[in-house]
Amino acid sequence: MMNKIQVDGKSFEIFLENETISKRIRLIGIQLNVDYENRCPILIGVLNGSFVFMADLLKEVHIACEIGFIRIKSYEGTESSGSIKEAFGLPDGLENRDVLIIEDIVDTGLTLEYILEKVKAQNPASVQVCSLLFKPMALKSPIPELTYVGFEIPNEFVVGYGLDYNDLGRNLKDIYRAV
Ligand SMILES: O=P(O)(O)OC[C@H]1O[C@H](OP(=O)(O)OP(=O)(O)O)[C@H](O)[C@@H]1O
Ligand code: HPA
Repeated sequence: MMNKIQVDGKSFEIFLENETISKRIRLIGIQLNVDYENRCPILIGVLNGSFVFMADLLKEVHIACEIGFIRIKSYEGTESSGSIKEAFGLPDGLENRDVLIIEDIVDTGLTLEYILEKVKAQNPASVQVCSLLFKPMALKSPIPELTYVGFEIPNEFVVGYGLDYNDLGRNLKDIYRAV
């Protein structure tokens, strides 16, 4: 593991080591196994960023569950465009299902707001959100459904473990922050 790295010419330093992330994910898994026992939830990952977290989290979830993915795109570089540019792939048939949205990061919360509206329109039995990272200082409006959070982090741009900077760095095992 390197302490300082460059991604697409931008400098980052180590922030959360893979082992720290794994330990936290184990605890979230335990929580989900208890909260969703006998409910067969559908876990919906928000692509692209969430795929690494989703894979590691699923290995800690031992109850019966289904999975799906939705593709959302709003960020370019380190800036939120403030609007959703694409969204497709939300599973249908969510009526009366327990839905758990899986995010890598909740930043402004605009992406989630958009997804939650689409999910709720299908009348699910319940909707909760599980995000590895959460920037409380960047959140534009409260998200009551955000029940499971791996780490609350400062309002700084992060990369690695699925998170990108200009589409690069998703393959880093650890999470780095911009310096
Ligand atoms: O709370 P917000 O400010 O809306 O930001 C969070 C969203 O931004 C990122 O996705 P992005 O749109 O960059 O797509 P990606 O997952 O393909 O990188 C991230 O994966 C979240 O989905
Ligand atoms: O800090 C971030 N890093 C990478 N992608 C993101 N999408 C929202 N916030 C971030």
